[in-house]
Amino acid sequence: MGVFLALAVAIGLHIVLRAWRSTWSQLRRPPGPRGLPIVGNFFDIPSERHWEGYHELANKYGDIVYLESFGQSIMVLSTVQRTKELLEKRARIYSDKPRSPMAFDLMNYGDFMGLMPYGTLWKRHRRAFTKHFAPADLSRYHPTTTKNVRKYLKNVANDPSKWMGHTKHLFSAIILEITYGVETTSLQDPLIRDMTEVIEGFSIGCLPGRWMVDTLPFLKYVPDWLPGAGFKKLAAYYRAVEERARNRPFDHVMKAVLDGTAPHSVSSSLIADFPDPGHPARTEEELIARNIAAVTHLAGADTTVGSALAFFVLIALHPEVQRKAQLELDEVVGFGRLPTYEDRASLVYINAILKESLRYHQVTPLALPHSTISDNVYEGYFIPKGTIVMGNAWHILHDPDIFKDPMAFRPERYIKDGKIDESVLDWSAAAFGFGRRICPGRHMAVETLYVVFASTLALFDIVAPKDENGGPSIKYGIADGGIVHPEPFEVILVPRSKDALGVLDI
Ligand code: HEM
Repeated sequence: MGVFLALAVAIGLHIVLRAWRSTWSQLRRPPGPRGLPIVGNFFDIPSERHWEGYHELANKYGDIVYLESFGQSIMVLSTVQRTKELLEKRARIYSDKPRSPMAFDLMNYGDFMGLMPYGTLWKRHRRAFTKHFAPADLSRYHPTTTKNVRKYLKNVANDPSKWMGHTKHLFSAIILEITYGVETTSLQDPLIRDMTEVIEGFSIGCLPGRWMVDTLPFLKYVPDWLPGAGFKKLAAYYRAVEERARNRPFDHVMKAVLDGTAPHSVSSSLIADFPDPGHPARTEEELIARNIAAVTHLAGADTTVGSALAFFVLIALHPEVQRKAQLELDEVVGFGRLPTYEDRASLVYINAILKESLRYHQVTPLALPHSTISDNVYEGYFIPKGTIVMGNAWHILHDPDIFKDPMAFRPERYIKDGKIDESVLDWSAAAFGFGRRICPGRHMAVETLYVVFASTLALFDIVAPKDENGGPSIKYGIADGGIVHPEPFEVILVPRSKDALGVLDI
């Protein structure tokens, strides 16, 4: 009884204090829906298909929308001008990350760079990551990617009905080989299974507003046996999976480095740079290295899979786009070899497809939330410290004032006079996040997607199954989730000709 009373008093005090804090400043807040007493805009925050809800809020209130839920302020920026002015030009204030008690304290996901507080430790992670994935150095990974893409094409050719499983495996296979030097053969590999669960935990644990403990942080101290404390059990489960996913492959490489049997990889090269055991910096360097390797797999596999799946369904639904792409491939690459990284500059239409796919389907439609490190005033609006700030990527890349008929899949919008029209807004404006926290793996992601799209189209027709009227029996839809994939669909991969598959030596 005493526990419940203490809990009720603590909840009451917490709500009153937050509400008081949020009203102390009389400066106006940006526009947004009027809130209710105490709960504020709790019921206005989209809890499902959040990109649709924030798109509607932007249409109704404009390109800067402000909400407050139990005293937690949230701001949504829906034009490039706003994201540039705040997330880029005021990056010193707008590059922190929300401290979600669920994700940080209970699940231990705070060691993943994308959720890490802005500061010295994050900067050291970012520097270490960039050393391995800077655009100028990516060619060192081309042989690994090319080898895995060839294997993938062979697998699809031998067993086209499993094309989706092969596609999902491909991106993890590339990342795991680059990061740990480990070769995998299927989605059932324990390293992939662990990371799939970590990603599932990410979707469950890291969505702003989903958990009461994020609004009332003291709830993290409630005893596990208390009714309603199931979130603690859930968090403990994902904490254990996260630790395994981070340490198991890295420990394997550490051992192989000591044995002298480790193939070259990002991890082996991070380990080679470690100070000697006993050095005061050793523990931290090791933590950074483990985190860098794990975040590469966490952030790099499922995101690219989502983008690739969107490409398959969109291409199947647009055979005229597919025909044009294949004509270009036949003309530029010819027959008897696969498209290479070097061909990319000449494959204008393929590049336009890549841009249009990344515009059309957002795997992170609101990027990842940032947070303000201090109070600040913008155009007369007061933005409190700790405000969660989201760039509305889906809205920006579907703005009809910028993209005529935004729901049409039309790669031609990116082409002028036979060349890519660099003046048209593309993925770089929003699809990979913003400012100092922008995705540092984006160049790697885009060039990997290029090589997969070009190689698949060179060898296969991607065909939509037909309904009874002869039209496609599938449609493009967006499934709900943290990392957003298209809704389930099926396509048929048909080899363009027996000769075309000759390049795979099968
Ligand atoms: C289509 C593929 C991808 C998409 C759409 C994507 C999107 C994003 C987004 C939206 C963020 C958060 C940015 C922000 O906070 O403003 C992010 C962060 C990050 N991404 Fe990606 N990403 C992709 C692929 C990759 C790949 C392949 C890697 C690794 C090679 C990677 C590594 C990272 C890392 C390390 C961060 C954390 C950055 C930080 O907080 O400083 N991502 N990504």
